Amino acid sequence: MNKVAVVTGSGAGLGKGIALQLAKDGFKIVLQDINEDALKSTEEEFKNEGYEVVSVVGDVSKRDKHTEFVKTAVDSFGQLDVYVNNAGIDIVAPFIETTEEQMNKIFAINVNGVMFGTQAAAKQFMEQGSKGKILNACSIAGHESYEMLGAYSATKHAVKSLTHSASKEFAKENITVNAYCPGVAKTEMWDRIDAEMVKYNDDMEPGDAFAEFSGAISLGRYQEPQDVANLVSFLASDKADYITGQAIVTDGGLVYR
Ligand SMILES: NC(=O)C1=CN([C@@H]2O[C@H](COP(=O)(O)OP(=O)(O)OC[C@H]3O[C@@H](n4cnc5c(N)ncnc54)[C@H](O)[C@@H]3O)[C@@H](O)[C@H]2O)C=CC1
Ligand SMILES: CC(=O)C(C)=O
Repeated sequence: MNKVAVVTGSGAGLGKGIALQLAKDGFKIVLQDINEDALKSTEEEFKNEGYEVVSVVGDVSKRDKHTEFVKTAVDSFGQLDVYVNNAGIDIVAPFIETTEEQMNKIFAINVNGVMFGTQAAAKQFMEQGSKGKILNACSIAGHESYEMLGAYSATKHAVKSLTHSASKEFAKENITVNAYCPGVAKTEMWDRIDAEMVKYNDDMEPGDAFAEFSGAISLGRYQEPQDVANLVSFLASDKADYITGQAIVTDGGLVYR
């Protein structure tokens, strides 16, 4: 296979797991992250495993950066086939205390980042005259809205909406746009969410918030990056050619939609 995928926020966490699975599937990979140290160390790991990979540092909230990420793919590997808008951040705060700065930051990264990544990828697919796949990180919080995660949940609902609109506009170009919606995965994001939730609740010990959320999962275990990567691998493959505009939940049975 001679296909190329960009995965944003792939220095660590779910993005790293997704990039690794796509590399195993045969994709040439552009790793992307704002954290240069994590990015470089992940790039090294991938190269040591023999995967064809390059990396590019940058902030997904900046529109021009996505043009650069796409250009990196084309300059390094000749084309773009899949663009995964994975990077995202969390903010844990009571609704009444959530600040203007927090709102602007989380929307800039989680929503604007997806908008700009989708624009840059779609432009490239149209220039190539090829089909293309755009995959966006949504969440169970894009289907259900959580206490203490009001801003975050709103961003993920927005990602679902952008996925719907983009899929309708780009269908005639044979570009599909879908979202993957993870549940409760033990990445650094959940370490932060747990620590913050515990801070706001005197009755909670570290680990309690994660235990409460993951304890409600029907399949009886929290999510591994590989669980998410398996869904993204399918959505990135030709087998998903007839699927577009969907926000598919992978959560072990937690939010039933
Ligand atoms: N961990 C979970 O349980 C869930 C995660 N998600 C979503 O999946 C995606 C990945 O989540 P995790 O891997 O858990 O998060 P994480 O915080 O563990 O890793 C996120 C990665 O994105 C990078 N990043 C952050 N801001 C960036 C920016 N402005 N530009 C470029 N890179 C940036 C970070 O440096 C980090 O390497 C996010 O969009 C998140 O909202 C959705 C549902 C559940
Ligand atoms: C982190 C996340 O997406 C949650 C709590 O659903």
